[in-house]
Amino acid sequence: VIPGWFSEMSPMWPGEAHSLKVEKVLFQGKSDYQDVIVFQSATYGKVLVLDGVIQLTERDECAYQEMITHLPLCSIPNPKKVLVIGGGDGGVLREVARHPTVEHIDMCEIDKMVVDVSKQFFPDVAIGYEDPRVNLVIGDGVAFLKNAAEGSYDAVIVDSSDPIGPAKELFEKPFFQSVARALRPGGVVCTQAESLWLHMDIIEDIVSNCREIFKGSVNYAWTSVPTYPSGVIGFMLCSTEGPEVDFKHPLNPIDESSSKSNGPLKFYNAEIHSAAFCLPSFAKKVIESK
Ligand SMILES: NCCCCCc1nc2ccccc2[nH]1
Repeated sequence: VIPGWFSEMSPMWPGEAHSLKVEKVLFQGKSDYQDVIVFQSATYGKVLVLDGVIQLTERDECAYQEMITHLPLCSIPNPKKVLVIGGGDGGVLREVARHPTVEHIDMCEIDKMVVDVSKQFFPDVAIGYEDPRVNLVIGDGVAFLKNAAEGSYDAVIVDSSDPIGPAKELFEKPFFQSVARALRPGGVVCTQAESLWLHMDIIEDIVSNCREIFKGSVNYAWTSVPTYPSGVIGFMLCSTEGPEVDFKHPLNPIDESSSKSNGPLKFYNAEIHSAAFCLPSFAKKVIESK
């Protein structure tokens, strides 16, 4: 990455590239799993890049972290035990920590370099690691879930990168089956589920697998994140058989007063929670017919 412009090219979005003006490269490394870069951008704060793909920027990470966390946790009455797969930057932990009913948070991140780099360059994101309820395991989420006891968690959040690279298996059927097994009846899972502008084929497969595996409700939600190609990213919200979960109408929407320890909510609110499940017709056709 040379000072000038960083252009994000990936087979995940052929024929297009989102570019950010680079002020200074702050870190370049290669972990056991991927290339890691941190740069200071001109207008989006610091930026974390894994294998050439933007994972977060200081300016808009709130949208993704708040939505991927509060969509599931505000949909069930009393989240106590939460598992985070991926999310090494710590942003999801920061958001989970806002829920007073949560007693324990397990986190399984495969790449220690992502944790260390986030603590060094993104302290307002990595603040999530300071919560005493957090138990961090550096390892493969697939193996972690295989060893998890049945019905261990109220909620699982899969904050993965994309199905190209270390996160590939987190998009496959066996992994979803292991998540369903680890959830209690009526438990919920929320996964990073790509862009409906770019990845309807991937989403179609994910929805089919989820409908087979999760016998509660299965919904797709989406939100705006300006530094993700196509400007949007989505989430699969699924619940296991058991107490009914209505994802579209938050039971206990987290609000401003929830907990200021990790700073104010910048994006999530009850209205945007419900709105996130409203889909354009071309996506409804695919997602609601599966
Ligand atoms: N925690 C990582 C979130 C996802 C980062 C990688 C990424 N960037 C994307 C842009 C559009 C659609 C899916 C995407 N996936």
